[in-house]
Amino acid sequence: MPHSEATREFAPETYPEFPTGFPTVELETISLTKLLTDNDAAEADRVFEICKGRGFFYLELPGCPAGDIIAEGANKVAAAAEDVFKLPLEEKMKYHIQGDSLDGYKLAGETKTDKAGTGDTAEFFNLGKNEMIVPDDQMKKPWPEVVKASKPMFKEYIETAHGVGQFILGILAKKLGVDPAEFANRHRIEEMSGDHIRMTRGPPREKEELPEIQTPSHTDFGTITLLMNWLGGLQVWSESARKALLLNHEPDVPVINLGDAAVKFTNGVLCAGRHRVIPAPGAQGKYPRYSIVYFVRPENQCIMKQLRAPGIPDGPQEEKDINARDWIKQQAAGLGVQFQAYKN
Ligand SMILES: O=C(O)CCC(=O)C(=O)O
Ligand SMILES: [Fe+2]
Repeated sequence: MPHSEATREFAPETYPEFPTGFPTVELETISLTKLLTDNDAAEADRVFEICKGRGFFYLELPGCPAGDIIAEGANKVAAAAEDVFKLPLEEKMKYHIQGDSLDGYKLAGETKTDKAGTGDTAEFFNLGKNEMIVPDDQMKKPWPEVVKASKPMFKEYIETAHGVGQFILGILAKKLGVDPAEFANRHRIEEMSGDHIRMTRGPPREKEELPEIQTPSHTDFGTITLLMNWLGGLQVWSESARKALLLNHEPDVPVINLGDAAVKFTNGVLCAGRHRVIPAPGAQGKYPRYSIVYFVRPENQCIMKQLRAPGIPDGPQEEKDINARDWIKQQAAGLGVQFQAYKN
């Protein structure tokens, strides 16, 4: 059952503004309407340039139906996330992420953030795309009642976020001289893939000094990610500063970033930015931090090879074929060794 308004902890209307006084990384803003509705060539050029560089940008949503669905949908998904995270631990543990599955619950502390073994502080609940978009009788896994009750809403959010991701990949394909169908056919929504909505909750900040690692340094494994959060705390790697810096956070504006699969398909032409999450800085840090992420990933059976195209330099032939499912597992297994590269 939804909780009464008074007890809601996901309450974006009450959050203070992102504080001044912290060094930040400025991201460029791309208009979804210019891309989707106006077919704006200059905006498409900017997307390509950004994706060859930092690989992170803000996506301005208002002005088109897909933008409205993402803006409203992310708020609804976060409200549902609160209902999920408020379930008793014993109930959440019934859905604990197990084996090869990405679906379900991850406890805070399960991921190590440094060599000393310090645990992360974020709880996740992952909602697999292939579970949420199929009729109830085709679902393969058990889900909490609060998830089942909101399934049509999750489905709409998934379809829209996936469509926006596909559209941006189509723009990048054209710029690279790749037939857009080559990208589209590696990310068909109805095919099995590791795509999911990740609902995240991080506790309030304990100390004033940064960081307190909520989610350790990583690049996303998939192709493209759409990320919504309402409080600061996302840090991206700044090459010039040689450390991770906070984004100049803007509420209600999602961040788009590329992942490792986009780098692989383009032999390094496109870039996946490294990032991590800390509790929000300053007065924002008093609030638990929710984020709603949608990961567009290659289909499980997709062979992870670079595409051959005029805009992609030829690398050596891959020694053996590996499909996306195994490749992502391999990327995940390598995560631990990257922490040393991080300073706050
Ligand atoms: O919570 C955030 O703002 C980012 C989360 C993230 O990077 C991830 O889940 O991959
Ligand atoms: Fe990420």
